[in-house]
Amino acid sequence: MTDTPQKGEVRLPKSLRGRFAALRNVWPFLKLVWQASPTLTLIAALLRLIRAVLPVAALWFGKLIIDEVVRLIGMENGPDTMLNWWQAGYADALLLYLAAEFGLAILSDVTGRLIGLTDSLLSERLSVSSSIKLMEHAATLDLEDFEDTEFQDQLDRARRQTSGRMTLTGQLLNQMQDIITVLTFAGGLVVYNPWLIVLLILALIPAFLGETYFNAQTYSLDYQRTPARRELDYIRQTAASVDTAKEVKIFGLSRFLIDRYRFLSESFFKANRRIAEQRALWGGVFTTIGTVGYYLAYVWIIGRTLTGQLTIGDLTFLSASFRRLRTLLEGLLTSFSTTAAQALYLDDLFGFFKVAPEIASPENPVPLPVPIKSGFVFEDVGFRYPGAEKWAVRHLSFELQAGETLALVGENGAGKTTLVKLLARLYDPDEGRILLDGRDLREFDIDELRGAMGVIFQDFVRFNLSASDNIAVGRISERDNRARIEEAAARSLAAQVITGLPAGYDQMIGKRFRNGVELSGGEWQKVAIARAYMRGAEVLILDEPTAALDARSEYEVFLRFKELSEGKTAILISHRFSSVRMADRILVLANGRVEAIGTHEELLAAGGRYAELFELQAAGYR
Ligand SMILES: Nc1ncnc2c1ncn2[C@@H]1O[C@H](COP(=O)(O)OP(=O)(O)OP(=O)(O)O)[C@@H](O)[C@H]1O
Repeated sequence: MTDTPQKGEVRLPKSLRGRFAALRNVWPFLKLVWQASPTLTLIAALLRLIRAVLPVAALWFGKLIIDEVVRLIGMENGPDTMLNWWQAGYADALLLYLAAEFGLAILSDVTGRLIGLTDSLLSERLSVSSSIKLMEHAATLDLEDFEDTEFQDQLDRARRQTSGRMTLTGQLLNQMQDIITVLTFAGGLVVYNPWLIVLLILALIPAFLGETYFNAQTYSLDYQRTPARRELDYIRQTAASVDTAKEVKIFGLSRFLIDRYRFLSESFFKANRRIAEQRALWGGVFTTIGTVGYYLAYVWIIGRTLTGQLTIGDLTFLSASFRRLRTLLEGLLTSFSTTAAQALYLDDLFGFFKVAPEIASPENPVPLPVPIKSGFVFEDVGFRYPGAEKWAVRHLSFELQAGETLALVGENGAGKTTLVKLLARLYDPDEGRILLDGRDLREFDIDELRGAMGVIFQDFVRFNLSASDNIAVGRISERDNRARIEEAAARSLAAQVITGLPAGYDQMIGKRFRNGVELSGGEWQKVAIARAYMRGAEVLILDEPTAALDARSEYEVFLRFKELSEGKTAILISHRFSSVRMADRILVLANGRVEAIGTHEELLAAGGRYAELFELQAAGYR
């Protein structure tokens, strides 16, 4: 193959071009299986070891039986009834062989069943353990990773591995079993004539290479199509889900979505069909070559039997061995290339595990100051979202004093949420630094730092959980502390909402599950704000989760927030100036920079953007 892709040719990403290089994943995968359940893995391996030698043993006894029968038939003046045969002791050997073959048949059935059982248990264990590993690893990664589309593709592929590739365990173990069986059969053949094996292998190699090639092609296609497949999933979800049904109906979007789905899946189909057709064609050619090899060997065996060099038992043993070997080798080679293909897919899973977070705790973190003494200082902080040209915030310098409530105002896109994310170390600044009591945020333990903060974002998560759990997520370790949950609910005004629900605090909210009750936008916000109180953190941040509250509720929520944040450091973001003016100081952001900072009165007196926006809103109410 040349290095320039031909028209229509699908190329693997560079790192995956070595078709068999992916087999390096087999070992880590087996380790994963072992970790999922050592006992089951051992049992599965042992059972296969036993089962591996059964076929050749059974065939051998078959040969002995036939030779014995032929010998007995050829006896002159032999007994004429079965009973006489038996009594004369002539049938002893025959009976022994029969009993042995019968025993092997039973053993084969039993081990077969047991293997099925252990495999299904093992793959279940593996599916659970790798899903858990995936979630655990995802939890360590940065927000930035999740917002990166390439990462989303990789996560998507990795997620598929945890459920889709688990047949690989059984496949690998089966291959080991088949290899042992092949070796035993081959041993038998070699005894008669080593050339038989060479003939067999030569006939099979083309099929093997063909399979491997097409598997690599299929994977490559799949790989390149991950973004499109995610889009397909997204369209399917958008076209038929509770979250979108409202707008899809009002705007009459279903036809548009369906057409887009059809268009995308059509190109999938065409590409898959091309590979499937080629595979079928070449597969047919290669199988024929295998059949030719088999019949050449068969002719040789028959010839040797006719000339008396082989017995009838040998003939049956050899021809059956040859047939079985061919099927086995064929299966083995195909499954070997399927394994190579599956191992390619595993690259995604292991690749995902290799993604390391950038935002991590230092080796020797400094202890977090409790309580905070001086507060936070932003020193010339600049941050740009990955891939973005524009700085979201830049040359940002200000102080958030311990114990003060600071309001952030600014037009859409001014950088308010970004500032909050930087403070919670969801991102690290690209320029400058953020200090807490004089130490860079990067010097603290990340979990400790986040543990001291309670942030409610404007796009807070509406968990499809009970009302009480929806509040408890603020401090999940206190989930069973009903008094704390109720107190938080009372403070955020969520209590009135929850007591009105059919099952009160135990009411499932959200429409995803049975008996779920949907809340209004403002009601959801009251529940979400309760999380901040539930958290009881030293630094409280409300990033505009009050937009859907009616004016009276927002006023009341902020009044309580002000009371509650007495002695705590707090940030609140709102577009409503009636709430904003309650803060000790107000920071006006514009284009990612600090435009002004001061009290409500100071800013009004200064007559800048704040005064202008304030006037605009006030005029609207007059
Ligand atoms: N995840 C993201 N990836 C890339 N760019 C982003 C991301 N989030 C925000 N931005 C960009 O960063 C800038 C600041 O956004 P930010 O969300 O901080 O504004 P905001 O002041 O909170 O706005 P709003 O009042 O609308 O909530 C905007 O230009 C926005 O387009």
